[in-house]
Amino acid sequence: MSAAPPDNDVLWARGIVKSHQGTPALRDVSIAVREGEVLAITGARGSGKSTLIGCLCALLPVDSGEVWFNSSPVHTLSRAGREKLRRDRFGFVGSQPQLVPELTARENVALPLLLAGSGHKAAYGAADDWLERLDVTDCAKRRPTELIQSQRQRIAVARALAPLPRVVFADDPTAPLHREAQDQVLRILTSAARSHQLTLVLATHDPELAKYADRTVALVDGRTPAPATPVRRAAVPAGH
Ligand SMILES: Nc1ncnc2c1ncn2[C@@H]1O[C@H](COP(=O)(O)OP(=O)(O)OP(=O)(O)O)[C@@H](O)[C@H]1O
Repeated sequence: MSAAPPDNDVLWARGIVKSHQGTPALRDVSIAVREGEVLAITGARGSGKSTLIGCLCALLPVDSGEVWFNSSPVHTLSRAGREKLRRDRFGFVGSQPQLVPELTARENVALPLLLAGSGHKAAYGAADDWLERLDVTDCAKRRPTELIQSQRQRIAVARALAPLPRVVFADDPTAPLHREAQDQVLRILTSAARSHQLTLVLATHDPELAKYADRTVALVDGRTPAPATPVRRAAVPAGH
């Protein structure tokens, strides 16, 4: 029987193995993410960052190993259970902002709140607040095709943060942006996460961008060879 993870880790995974159609992506990954921290997962292209994020955010089922969120097992959830967890507790920003093209920026940001049952006024009020925090209020009434890439990515960040998820996953969120826009978006993303006590898991292939994180875990070829901080094991009661 496996022991439950420590209470102060919002996410905790042990011995994750995951392949894509027979290609190993994660070979034995253990990782702990503390409540409220900004954790960077770094590694070269193909090292397994997206796969690890996918396993932690309940998008991908693991082949073996354990993933826990808030002391509840994720690895035993059904597909529907994983979808519900993602919808209710997690926010996601990818490297390409996947906005709904028919909706304005404001409507895109309000959408997850409306889908989660918020009233119209509350959802649009939150959308306006987040557009302002991300400095894109002037984009509110425009559709994604009328915006430049860095504006679209800010809208995607606003949409991920507006429902105040417990954990925000950002998978190379600034990959298509030039350096100045990368710094701006990451500064805003990490400071918004910190000021709202959200946990942020940020994958980046650029070690330079890990400076925005509190802690870094490096992935090499699907493994975490030298974690910056050793994964703490759950205490085993005396006599077991
Ligand atoms: N859907 C898939 N089908 C087959 N192989 C995949 C798939 N997704 C990932 N892989 C393989 O799994 C390994 C890890 O890929 P992954 O995308 O997790 O790495 P990454 O570090 O996020 O890379 P990148 O920085 O390029 O996004 C790579 O060898 C990749 O080719």
